[in-house]
Order: sequence, then C-alpha cells, then structure tokens
Amino acid sequence: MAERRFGIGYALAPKKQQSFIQESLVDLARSRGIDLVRIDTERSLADQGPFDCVLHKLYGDDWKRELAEFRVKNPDGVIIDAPEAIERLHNRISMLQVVSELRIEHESDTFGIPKQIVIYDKETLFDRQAWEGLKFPVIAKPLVADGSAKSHKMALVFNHDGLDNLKPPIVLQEFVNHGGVIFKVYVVGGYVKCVKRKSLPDVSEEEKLGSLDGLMSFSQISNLANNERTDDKYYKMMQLDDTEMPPQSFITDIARGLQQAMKLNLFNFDVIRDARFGNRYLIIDINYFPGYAKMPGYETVLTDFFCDIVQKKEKDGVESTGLDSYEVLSCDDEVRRIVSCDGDDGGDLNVEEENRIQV
Ligand SMILES: O=P(O)(O)O[C@@H]1[C@@H](OP(=O)(O)O)[C@H](OP(=O)(O)O)[C@H](O)[C@H](OP(=O)(O)O)[C@H]1OP(=O)(O)O
Ligand SMILES: Nc1ncnc2c1ncn2[C@@H]1O[C@H](COP(=O)(O)OP(=O)(O)O)[C@@H](O)[C@H]1O
Ligand SMILES: [Mg+2]
Ligand SMILES: [Mg+2]
Repeated sequence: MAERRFGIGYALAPKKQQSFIQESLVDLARSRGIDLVRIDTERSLADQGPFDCVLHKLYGDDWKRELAEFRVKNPDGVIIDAPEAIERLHNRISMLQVVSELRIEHESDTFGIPKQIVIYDKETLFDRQAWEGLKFPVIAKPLVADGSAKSHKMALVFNHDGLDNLKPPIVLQEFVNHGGVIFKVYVVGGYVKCVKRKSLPDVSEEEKLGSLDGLMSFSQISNLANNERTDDKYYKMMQLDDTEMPPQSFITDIARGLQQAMKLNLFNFDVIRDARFGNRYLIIDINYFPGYAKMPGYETVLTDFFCDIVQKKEKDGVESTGLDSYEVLSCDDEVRRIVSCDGDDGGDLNVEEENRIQV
C-alpha cells in the first residue's frame, strides 16, 4: 500500500516565509511524509489543498474569514492556531494578563510582570495620578503588537521631559535592570527551548538622574546580530557565556501554563531576571509564531510537531489533536516532550526623536 502523505498549507508574510520555509525544513518534512505547500493568499483558501493542516501568521479580518470558511468546508482539517487565540497577543496588555493568572509554585524562584499602565491619550500621560506607583525609568511600548515595524519601536524614558515625545496609545512599563541579558523561551507544541540573547544594558543611578533628553528610542534590540546564530558562537560574541540560565523546570512550568491558558502551540516569550533579587523573573513579551529558524535544530523540532499532529488526527480524528476545539496539543502521551534550556530580541514608536542605543 502506498505511504499515506500529509499536506500542510502555510500562509506567511514574505519575510517570514523566507526565514521559516527553508529547504532543510521542507526536505526533512518531506522525508517523513509531510508536504509543506504555500497557500496562495490571492485565492480562496477553501479552494486550495486539500490540506490536512493549515499553518499561518497573517493579520486581518479577510484572513479570519478565509480560515472560517476552511473550517466549515474541511471539518477534518486542523488549523494551527485558532485566530481568536492568537489575537490576544496583538495587544501588549491582554498579552501579559494571562501571566498574572498563572499559579505555579517553585521552591526558590518567583515570576510576574513588570509594573505597567496603559495610556490612551496625551492628557492621561501628564496626569500624575495615573502614574501612581510607577517609577522612572519606564519603557514606552506601542499598545498594539501587530508585527509592523511601528509596533516594535520603543523608548526608554528617564523623566517627565521624555513624555512629551510619546504618542499614545502606549503601555508604560517599569524598566527593570536585568544584567543586559534576556531569556527567550520558544514553545512548539510540547517542546520548550530557552536561549539567551543580548538585551538593553542596565541603567545606573547616575544615568537615571542625568539623562539630558529624558528619552532614548530603540527597536528589536535582541535581533541586532543578524549573523548566523549557533548559540555557542553567539554567546561568545555577545559575551553571554557567563550568564546563568533560569531553572529549566521552572521555565517549563511557566511555558506549559501559558500554553494551556492561551491555547496556543506556536509562540515564544521574553523573560528577564530582576537584578535586585536574582530569583525573580519577569515576563515582558509574548510573540506568536516567532523566528523559529534561530532555534538550534528547528527543522527536527517543527517536523516532529507536524508529524505528531497529523498522526494524532489520522488515528483518533481531528478532535484528538485538540486543535479543532482550539485546545493545545496535549503535552503527554504521544506528544514528545523534550525540554531543554541552554541558553533575543527589541516603526514610528510614537516618538519624535531618535537616539539609537548601541549594545
Ligand atoms: O523574524 P524574526 O526571526 O526576527 O522573528 C521575530 C521575533 O523574533 P524572535 O524569534 O523572538 O527573536 C519577534 O520577537 P520579539 O517581538 O522581537 O521579541 C516577533 O515575534 C516577530 O514577529 P512580529 O513582528 O511581532 O509579528 C518575529 O518576526 P516575523 O518573522 O514573524 O516577522
Ligand atoms: N520592563 C523592561 N525592563 C527592561 N528591559 C525591557 C523591558 N521591556 C522590554 N525591555 C527590553 O526591550 C526589548 C523589547 O521589548 P519587548 O517588549 O520584548 O518588545 P518587542 O515585541 O519589540 O520584542 C526587550 O527585548 C528588552 O531588551
Ligand atoms: Mg520581545
Ligand atoms: Mg514582541
């Protein structure tokens, strides 16, 4: 009998397609019975395929309608992940709300999110009452995280003078010294991988007091190194070797908790370690379908994940994948759970002035 093959359609923006759909991934998936096929977004999704599975990172109502139509016409098809679940990550407030809802006990380490407020208009920006409890320096982040260059443009604000340049809606989040290193935790179904990346340097007491401009803008700090990123080489070059990794089991528990709460299979989150405590971790960002190609061995991890989904669907029906009802793929049983922790990131932020921070 001929080997059963599976078709996975992908709908990605050109830049994402280029970084993610590499020959090495396509070849490995093909050798294991999975054909990765580009979805033509100029045509109706439901008229293409057939696809056992749809993988996507696109924004907007038109695309949501395409997915809805696909669901109706392909009750056996699996959508990774549900657009309704992904949308939570398009707003920097709802994104982190889920962290506050997690209940995870760990012997010595704690986690949370930095103090933050959302500002919708200039009036509130200058209203000292709205600021109660929040201390300078703060990072101003665009409220919307929609993948645009603008949504990554941030500013470190040292004092009230810096506020003049900000354009709401923004989130103001306390800047927390963390030794200039950020931990990026990549999640793919049941797989969790934590890596170290360069971050913003700590701010000294003198800098806090002495900044002339009151503000410094920056964008995608941890992505500044665009050379090959095998971790050993990157860690040496960026002088990250000495930074201790967070406890693996702790990070895995947080990853699992987030995954279950958000009902997402493909995401990463950025974690910093509060330099004042050393055992306090803060989650500052969660991204849907991040740059997996930067993760060592991404081809194997992603292919294993695809195989798990299609095999589960084949064996027990689409409900068993959990993805039909927008649940996440279960982390036990058939889903291989590899956890490793070996140790990134960053247009018009809403600032009129530009001083690029060099790290
Ligand atoms: O392109 P890459 O590889 O830098 O991936 C970006 C991610 O970098 P990371 O994997 O966390 O280092 C990046 O993560 P950060 O927000 O920089 O932490 C985002 O996920 C970005 O997607 P979007 O612009 O928010 O939609 C991701 O961009 P897209 O590839 O989705 O456009
Ligand atoms: N509260 C914070 N304290 C210290 N550094 C931060 C904080 N928030 C963000 N950063 C730094 O700014 C970078 C970009 O912020 P992030 O929220 O991850 O936005 P993006 O979605 O563009 O990656 C982070 O990678 C980190 O280096
Ligand atoms: Mg980030
Ligand atoms: Mg982000």
